[in-house]
Amino acid sequence: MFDVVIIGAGVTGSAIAREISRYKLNVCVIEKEEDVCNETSKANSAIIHAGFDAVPGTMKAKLNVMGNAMMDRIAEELDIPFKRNGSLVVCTKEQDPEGLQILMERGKKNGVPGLQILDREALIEKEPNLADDVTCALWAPTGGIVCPFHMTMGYAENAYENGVRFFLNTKVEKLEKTGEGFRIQVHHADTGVDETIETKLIINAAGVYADEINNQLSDRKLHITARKGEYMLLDKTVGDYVKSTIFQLPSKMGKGVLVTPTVHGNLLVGPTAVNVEDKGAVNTTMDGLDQIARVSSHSVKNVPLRQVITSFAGLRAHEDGDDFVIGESADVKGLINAAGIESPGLSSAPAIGVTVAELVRDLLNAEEKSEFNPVRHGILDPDTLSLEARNQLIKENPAYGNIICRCEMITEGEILDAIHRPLGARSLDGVKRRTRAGMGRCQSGFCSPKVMEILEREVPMRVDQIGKNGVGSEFIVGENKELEDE
Ligand SMILES: Cc1cc2nc3c(=O)[nH]c(=O)nc-3n(C[C@H](O)[C@H](O)[C@H](O)COP(=O)(O)OP(=O)(O)OC[C@H]3O[C@@H](n4cnc5c(N)ncnc54)[C@H](O)[C@@H]3O)c2cc1C
Ligand SMILES: O=P(O)(O)OC[C@H](O)CO
Ligand code: FES
Repeated sequence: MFDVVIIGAGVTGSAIAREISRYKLNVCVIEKEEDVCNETSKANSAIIHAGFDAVPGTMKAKLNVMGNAMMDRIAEELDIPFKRNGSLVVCTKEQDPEGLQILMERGKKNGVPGLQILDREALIEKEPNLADDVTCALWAPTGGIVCPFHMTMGYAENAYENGVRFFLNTKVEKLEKTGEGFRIQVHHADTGVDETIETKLIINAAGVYADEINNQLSDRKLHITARKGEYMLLDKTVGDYVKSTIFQLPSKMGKGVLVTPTVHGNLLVGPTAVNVEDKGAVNTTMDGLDQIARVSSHSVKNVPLRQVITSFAGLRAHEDGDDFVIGESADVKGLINAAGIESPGLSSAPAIGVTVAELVRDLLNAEEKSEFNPVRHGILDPDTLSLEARNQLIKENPAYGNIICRCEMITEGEILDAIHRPLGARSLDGVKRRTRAGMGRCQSGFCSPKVMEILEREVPMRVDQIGKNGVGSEFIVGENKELEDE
């Protein structure tokens, strides 16, 4: 029997797993996808919000500000890229600057440091590409940008290295309360096998599906609406078009369309906010992309949209109560929810991890492990080395001299590391999110066949089992005529 089963390996479940791995407990994570970070945690704005948006006194406000303050340490321990580039909420001629005052007051109540309202003169010095109609803005120096893939994988790998087991490709089908805890029926998509798992505690970190998990066990029903956000990602040639994250005044549907550099040097524009019925609907639409183009021009002029290299969409898990639902269920002992984790969920993940782990520690009377190691090493990027050190590396391991992805200059050595590290990549997306091979201007047109060859060689998988992201996404579906005739 497990002490704790965590459902969901997004950033929430992974951060919780890492923080619980500090304790002497038998813990596993169950994830229906073939990899960690395969749903909302992979498709968002990647902003570590300063914390002035959420209403004071809410879980969102408290955990956002706490998570933001923890980020420097987390980024160092998990070896993930993070930059405090600061954020601006801009106000235009047609808008009431009172909106900025309200945000600043909220921010002060939430404990956000360094907030300032800047006039146009000061703004243009910082950001020359702001729209001509922008009159003033709220500056938050603690706002930052992160890589959501690396953050989630950093947490998951560190949890794994500290003893947490991960069952990927494994879907929770049915939950039952037992005398001692819970019985969980799971289905393994890769082998087709069904299994029953027993546990004392369940942590529900199932993203947009967290209501369905909760509602199987609890009479205190949750209701989550999937709220889609579409984006355009622009080439690195225009990655410095703005330096800080440029927000517009928020509305009932959220923080609106932003323009921001990414931590890897691209420019990101979006998201929209539209409620959708289908919790799997991550397609982009002409309407959505048109809206991004139109609305972004209110804050930043002449956004270089000709440089778009891809578009994508993510789904916010919007709970009817409009706040995070975190804590033990009121009517089901041992069921701990981390539900309704929409924005600022990424920013709050470090704080959610610690909060839930402390709750688990108290419920199970768990002791700390002396051998817990908070440090995880990311994939070595040869670009960060001096020429001398890089040449030495290539001499010792020639795979670091073999460029596989020309757009992003990713070597075979990095891809091998991505495959062979804890919770290693088993798909093209897995390699892409760990190394950036496939994230460049050609969007994997040139490098994907080479990455498939490496996966086939290094992993016990046939080439027709290799997919974009798991079962059902395979590229090779049968033999061609020539092969049949041979
Ligand atoms: C458009 C958009 C922009 C955003 N921008 C930001 C931002 O800039 N900053 C910020 O702080 N936050 C942002 N967020 C919010 C942030 O992305 C989320 O709060 C966060 O990623 C949620 O993580 P999660 O782990 O709770 O959910 P997920 O990442 O969705 O993970 C849940 C996991 O549970 C798994 N699962 C579900 N059901 C089952 C089952 N039955 N069995 C097994 N596994 C299951 C899923 O496969 C999934 O992997 C944004 C969100 C969106 C949609
Ligand atoms: O639109 P929101 O409020 O869900 O926020 C999403 C991101 O955090 C900012 O784009
Ligand atoms: S060669 Fe890899 S993205 Fe273009």
